Amino acid sequence: MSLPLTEEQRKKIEENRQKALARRAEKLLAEQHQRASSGSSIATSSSQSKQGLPPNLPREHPKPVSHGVLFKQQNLSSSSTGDQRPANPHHFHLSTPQQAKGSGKIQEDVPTACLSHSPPSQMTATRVSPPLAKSPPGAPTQQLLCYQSGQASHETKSTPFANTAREPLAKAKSFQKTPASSFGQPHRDPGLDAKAERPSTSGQNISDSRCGSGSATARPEGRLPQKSGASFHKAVSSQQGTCIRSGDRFQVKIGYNAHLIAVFKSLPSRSYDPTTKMWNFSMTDYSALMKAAQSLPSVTLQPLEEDEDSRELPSASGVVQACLPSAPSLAFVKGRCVLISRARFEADIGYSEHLTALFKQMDSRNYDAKTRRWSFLLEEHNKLIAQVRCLPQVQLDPLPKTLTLAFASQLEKTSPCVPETIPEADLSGVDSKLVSSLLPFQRVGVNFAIAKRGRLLLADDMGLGKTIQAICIAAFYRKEWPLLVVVPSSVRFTWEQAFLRWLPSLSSDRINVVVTGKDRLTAGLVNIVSFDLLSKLEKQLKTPFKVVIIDESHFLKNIKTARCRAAMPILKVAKRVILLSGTPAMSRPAELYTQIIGVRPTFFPQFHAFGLRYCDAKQQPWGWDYSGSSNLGELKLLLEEAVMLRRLKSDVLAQLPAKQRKMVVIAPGRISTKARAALDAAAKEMTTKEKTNRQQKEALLLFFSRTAEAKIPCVIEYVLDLLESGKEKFLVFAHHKVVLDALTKELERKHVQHVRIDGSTSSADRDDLCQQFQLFESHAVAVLSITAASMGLTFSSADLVVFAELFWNPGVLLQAEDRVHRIGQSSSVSIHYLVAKGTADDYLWPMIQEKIKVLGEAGLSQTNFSEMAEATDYFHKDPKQQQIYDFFQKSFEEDGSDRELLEAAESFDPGSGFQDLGGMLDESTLTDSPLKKRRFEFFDNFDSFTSPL
Ligand SMILES: Nc1ncnc2c1ncn2[C@@H]1O[C@H](COP(=O)(O)OP(=O)(O)OP(=O)(O)O)[C@@H](O)[C@H]1O
Repeated sequence: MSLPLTEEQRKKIEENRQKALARRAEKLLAEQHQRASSGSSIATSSSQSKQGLPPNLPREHPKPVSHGVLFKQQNLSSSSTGDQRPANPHHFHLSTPQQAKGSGKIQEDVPTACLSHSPPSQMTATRVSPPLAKSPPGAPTQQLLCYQSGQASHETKSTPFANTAREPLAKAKSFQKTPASSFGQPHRDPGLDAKAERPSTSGQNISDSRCGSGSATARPEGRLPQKSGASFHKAVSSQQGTCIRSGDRFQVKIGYNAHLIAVFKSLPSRSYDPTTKMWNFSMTDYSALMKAAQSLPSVTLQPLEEDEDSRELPSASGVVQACLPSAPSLAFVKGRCVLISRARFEADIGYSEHLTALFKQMDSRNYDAKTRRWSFLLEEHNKLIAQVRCLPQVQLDPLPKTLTLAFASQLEKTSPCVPETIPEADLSGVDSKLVSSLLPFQRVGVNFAIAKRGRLLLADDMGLGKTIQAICIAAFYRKEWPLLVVVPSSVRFTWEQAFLRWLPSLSSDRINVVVTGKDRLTAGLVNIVSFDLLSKLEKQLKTPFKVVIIDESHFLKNIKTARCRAAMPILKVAKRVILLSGTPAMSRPAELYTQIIGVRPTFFPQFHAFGLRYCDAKQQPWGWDYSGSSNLGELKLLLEEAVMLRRLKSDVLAQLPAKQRKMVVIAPGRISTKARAALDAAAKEMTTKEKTNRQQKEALLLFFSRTAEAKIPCVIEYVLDLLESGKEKFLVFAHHKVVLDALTKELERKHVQHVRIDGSTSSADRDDLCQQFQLFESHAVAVLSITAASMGLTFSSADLVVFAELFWNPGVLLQAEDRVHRIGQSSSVSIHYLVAKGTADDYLWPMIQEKIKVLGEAGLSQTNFSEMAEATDYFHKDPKQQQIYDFFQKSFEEDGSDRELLEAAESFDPGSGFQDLGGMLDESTLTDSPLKKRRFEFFDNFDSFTSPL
């Protein structure tokens, strides 16, 4: 919204307007004198009269640049593929509108400098008005000229400044909210800059500028006193400003001036710093800005201080030198090629006349009028670079080698780019149970992996079945096994179950789950190990693994960690590398580096090169800062071409069930000896004969409660792993107070935003907490009691539900699931049931499945746990266990048992040995990431990675 002008501002503007008009009148008079005396016949008055200047306003004499304006006006409407930059300077003196039209063609004919290059000074010295001899960067000039012509038309209105002053103010204000990024500023090369500062180029232009700019020094004082007076007038009454160098950019220090702001906005490299309230630009825009400032009567800009040449210029007024384009290095343009699609790249570079001429010789050239950049087919890349190298004033960096390797087929191609078709892999050697279960998009994933020779980052969204795809890909290369599977420790056993489920041909004794640092890493055909144990055991490896799966590969994002140092050499020598992650980078592109080189070790051998291109690397006093992001579009193209396959839930929603259930077997190894002993004792109690019903029930309650406390460390570890994996919002249901307490305590300790609703939460608070959770934008966990929060609440902003505990009544579980799976939910919902072996879960899980099956058969439930969850044969059918199972069923089916169990659960006190349950966790194996500080801006930038569901 624009701010209204104050009375004082209006007055000042009007004052300035009057001054400007007076100056124009003086200038016109002076130039009429000059024309009369020199007999000049530049055909301009007709064009001016066409612009409709009112008779009471003096007509402005067309300076050479005005011819450029006319030329621009003729060309602005031309097609986007045509050049919209100033005409060849050869023609500036001749540019009547008609001639200017024709000059476009002449410019087309300019040979590339590579073929017959003449230095700019030679080409322009005789025929070109010197200030124009050095063509300003085209893109800025184009807008600048629009601005200038716009300015002319404003002046024809009765109150032109009232409009122009207000509008730019409003625009400037809105612009401040989204200042253009300074991304992609080419790194200055001192050697090349020095080359650009050779006197042959810069000296020539500067001295020429002085004679031809119409400044006081170029004119006989006696003949044109008015002109001189006008210049002086500008010096004393106009708004004074200064250019200040800032790194490889420069800032402009000046008060508010609507016209100048319009000029600023026309420059492509503009950036506004709201803190200093100053605009800054790249040096490529310097010349254009100085020229534009020169044409503004109300502004005087001092040039850059360190510009020795400018400082030395003699000047009558002391300020007119500001009108002279300086910065000799401007003659040199530097830029780079950037990939914009699988088939095309563009030149991110400032304007150079010779370069433009060269661009125009490329068959596949295309000019984007919006970005003001030229683009070409990749197949012309090498040719273009070779020819640009012959232009002495231009440095256009080619695409990095990694890109040319990744897109080699496009670079060599002569036919138009067609999307790559992925061949159908022959999966006849893989268990048919697995192959026939693959969903269509999963089959595509397997084909993609095999087309990439078994090296990829499978970055499908959460719950899309990366496990089944990874097992299938690995099974395709079964002849190359033993297989190494590196996973977060909380899911080691889930992976074991998945192998058993999907590969019936693999007997369970061939699977080696590494549980302690004393185990062997190579004992099985399939070896499953946690990241942390890998770093302890990796030295055991005598023969490298040829096939490796890394689950949650973003755990390797930090090259300095022990887990990453252990894994990277293994990946380097492996023949097949299957990385899995739903969130390969959570904050910044730098996190992708290790995963990229994990898949493609030859890509970006030095991180610095990657950092410069994609992490907006900046040198700080303390070293390089790689925390930024740049060129994300290109990075995405590179990843998709050679490294990564990513599908979002929204892409494949039609193929997904509304709910995806997963049984997560949590690590029994993490149940402490004390908890294990308590569990065993409770289980034994239940099977002891000669017990009354009541005693048996008490034993069952104790067993159930001991299960809860035993699971706590594993549950917490799982939740923390989810958070580290970037799962932003989810629900954790538990039943026992001790579990809810331990969870909330740990979340508080880790500064994770969360809400808790249990039996003690008032109904008013429940709604508030629910609302809060719905509105949380980032990380948030809802810790909920299975019985107290399974009804009447909506948590549809999450799409993941974790059951830390099981509950004997599947109806309650389904209701709890539906807190997320309800109206407002547009995604497929993932449900994870955490199940611990050797606990009451051994009985509860099959019991729940059986009950659901019965309900399903009776048409009362559409849910079938067995279809979607691993390890349905989980139940151990030994006679003792059968006895406990029967007992469970009997107890839970009796009237009132729910209430009794609920009360028992609520009041269960695990005893002094379990007071600090969070402390039961082994800190060294838990994640230690600063969850509170974690941000997700990378994905915010990386559109397609985060398309809303
Ligand atoms: N084709 C399939 N047939 C049957 N069940 C499937 C299929 N694909 C996936 N599932 C089931 O969907 C659930 C989620 O799969 P999985 O755990 O592999 O997802 P994911 O992509 O690894 O998710 P996350 O990123 O959360 O780990 C599992 O229970 C899995 O067994």
